[in-house]
Amino acid sequence: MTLTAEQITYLLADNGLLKTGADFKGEVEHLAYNSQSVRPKTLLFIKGNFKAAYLEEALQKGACAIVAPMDFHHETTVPTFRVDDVAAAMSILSMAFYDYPQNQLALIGITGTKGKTSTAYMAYEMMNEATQGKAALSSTVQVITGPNPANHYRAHLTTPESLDLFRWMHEAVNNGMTHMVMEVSSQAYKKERVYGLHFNVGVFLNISPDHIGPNEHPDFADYLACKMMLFDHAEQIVLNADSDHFAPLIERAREDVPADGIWLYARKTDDLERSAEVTYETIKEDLQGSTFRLDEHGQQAEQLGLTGEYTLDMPGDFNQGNAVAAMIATRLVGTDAKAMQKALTTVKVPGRMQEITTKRHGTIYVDYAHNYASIAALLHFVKANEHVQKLTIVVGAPGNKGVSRRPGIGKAVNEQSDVVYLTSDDPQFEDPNAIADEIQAAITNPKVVVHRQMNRTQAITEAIKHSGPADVVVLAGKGMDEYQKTNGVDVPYENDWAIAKRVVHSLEGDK
Ligand SMILES: CC(=O)N[C@H]1[C@@H](OP(=O)(O)OP(=O)(O)OC[C@H]2O[C@@H](n3ccc(=O)[nH]c3=O)[C@H](O)[C@@H]2O)O[C@H](CO)[C@@H](O)[C@@H]1O[C@H](C)C(=O)N[C@@H](C)C(=O)N[C@H](CCC(=O)O)C(=O)O
Ligand SMILES: Nc1ncnc2c1ncn2[C@@H]1O[C@H](COP(=O)(O)OP(=O)(O)OP(=O)(O)O)[C@@H](O)[C@H]1O
Repeated sequence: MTLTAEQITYLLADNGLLKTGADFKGEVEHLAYNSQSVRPKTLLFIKGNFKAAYLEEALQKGACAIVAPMDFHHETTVPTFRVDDVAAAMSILSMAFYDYPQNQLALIGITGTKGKTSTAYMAYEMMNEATQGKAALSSTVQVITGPNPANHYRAHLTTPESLDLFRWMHEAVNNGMTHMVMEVSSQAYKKERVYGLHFNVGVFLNISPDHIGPNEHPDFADYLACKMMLFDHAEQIVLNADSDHFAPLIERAREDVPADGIWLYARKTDDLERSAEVTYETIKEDLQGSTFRLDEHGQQAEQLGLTGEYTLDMPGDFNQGNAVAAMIATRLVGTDAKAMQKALTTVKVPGRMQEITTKRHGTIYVDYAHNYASIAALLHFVKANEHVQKLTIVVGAPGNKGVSRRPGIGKAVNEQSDVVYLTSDDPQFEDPNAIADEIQAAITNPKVVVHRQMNRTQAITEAIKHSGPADVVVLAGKGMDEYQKTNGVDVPYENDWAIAKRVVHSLEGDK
């Protein structure tokens, strides 16, 4: 794969990105945004806090041309294309370099404050089932470009940098994949990681205040505006009519997408004013999963042909809404109800509502919930089960990140739990006890019993040990993480799931 000097100039100019061209004559055989991956004949993108030392390394390793912002003042010594927006340029040139792989894939993009990963895995499983293994996935947990384990990668971002995304898409196409689902974070739009990318279907799950702070969004308006950019870039939209801030969402969706491309879904209620093409209601539910009914309303919706009852082997009432969103989206790219039903009984999402049933210590959930909306939704689901006696949560909050989430975590605990073990998450450079103080400040309900145990393994052990057969223990915030970020180092950690399994085994034995 190559890009010639003429192609680079043309693509940058044609997309209105080029400020000053470069006296470059050859062609590039590699693209990179990190000096460490530069090889001879690499076109280097200079973005973010790019240091002079990185530039030196890149030039030594053979970078032959550069795309840099106007305000990058270091001496570059190789031809340099100057642009206003390097991230956008990287996206445009990467998709061309990898031969526009998105055009070979039926592509679904999923956004939302909560549920992106769960919904993406559901859609991935549904499409895989329907195509006999020809679906690809880009999620916070994993990127999967083919069925071979060698094509499974650990993800570092919810939405990869554009260069990595198009490389992975290209690999998926080469591996014979025909469908792909990806998570699209608000940062992906803010940082132009999906600039110029169009989705066959965009899914908007929900929005509530989150990701506001240094290096993320200055305020909620900016967060909302970035998330709504998905509407500009999707042929059809699946939108949750129960989402907070629905009014601006539907208004914007109608500006961007024709009426017959908008698919609203909602939980069934008696409210006749509310209208959605697809509604769903719980038929039965327990701590392991549920059966729900899906109904279609009106001619447009009936084309889907999805009316019926479905079994979902994943706990959490909120996962029914995620499942319905995945069903509509995958239907729009050709998946059938039978494949969907099969997927809903087999899907497992790493670190999301993973359940352990015990003999004498109740039900345990390992779950990635780490802000008010997700912890409140999870605790509400457990509390709604009349058979549950005591609800214990083991929770902390990361250091030097998402600091504004701490009072919300305390609020959710305060509203719905019986016992909390405040513990360490990823403390980074902060004192985990001081983080726990911030969470505890919001726990004012005297009925909530508060314990502190900063050793997370010990906190999990104690919480399970003190739970009975009708109790529930929620291990929140770390999912399947096998490290605790401490003072800038990933300190190895057994993971919540493995610890819980080991503790249950030591308390109850094998059977
Ligand atoms: C704020 C933000 O988006 N930061 C991202 C950005 O960091 P940065 O530009 O500051 O990178 P840096 O590490 O200072 O390096 C600057 C540049 O020098 C390069 N470099 C660096 C080191 C080196 O030796 N040589 C070299 O060339 C890097 O490749 C980079 O291009 O570029 C990095 C490289 O791709 C990203 O890892 C990093 O994401 C950080 C880790 C992050 O936490 N991002 C969050 C805010 C984020 O994007 N989150 C959303 C999830 C939101 C949700 O859950 O909804 C996501 O999509 O993941
Ligand atoms: N639709 C939903 N509404 C509210 N909470 C949800 C919903 N779906 C999942 N959750 C909760 O949020 C947790 C995280 O879910 P998931 O990882 O699927 O979301 P995400 O949007 O990818 O999250 P993040 O942006 O934090 O990576 C789940 O484990 C569950 O507790």
